[in-house]
Amino acid sequence: MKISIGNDHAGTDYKFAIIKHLEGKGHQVTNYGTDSNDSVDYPDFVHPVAKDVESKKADFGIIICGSGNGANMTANKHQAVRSALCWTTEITALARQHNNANILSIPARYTSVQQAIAMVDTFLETAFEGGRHQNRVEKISTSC
Ligand SMILES: O=C(CO)[C@H](O)[C@H](O)[C@H](O)COP(=O)(O)O
Repeated sequence: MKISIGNDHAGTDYKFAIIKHLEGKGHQVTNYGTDSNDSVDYPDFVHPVAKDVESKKADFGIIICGSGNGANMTANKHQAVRSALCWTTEITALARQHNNANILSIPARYTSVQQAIAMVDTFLETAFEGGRHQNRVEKISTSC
């Protein structure tokens, strides 16, 4: 799969662990940074990931910041993006099964690297269920 990834300073170490894991499984990863632990602004590194998913240049996106909230809010400004803030594998599976999420937002300061990698695997391996969820997901992008 083609996966784009971006993070702020809170997510750098997690990002490198996730990239190593994904590349080990044969995935093609585009890394938008930051690759440093110096303080940065998360939107600068999340918008490129969301653009890749929106344009279908990437199959999925992974974004990481301290709480996962700022990154998630940023990604969801993009029309074709459904970014889900996840903190357990169960929530992650539901984000794919029920919401057809195409970006996973990880809260680096509130989860372990091992848990983050488990969530990444769950996200990539879980299919959208469709059915009763199809209409609901389509209504997300309908303006009020
Ligand atoms: O955007 C966030 C919160 O919604 C992220 O968690 C950031 O990583 C966090 O705000 C960074 O905080 P810092 O004190 O500047 O390291």
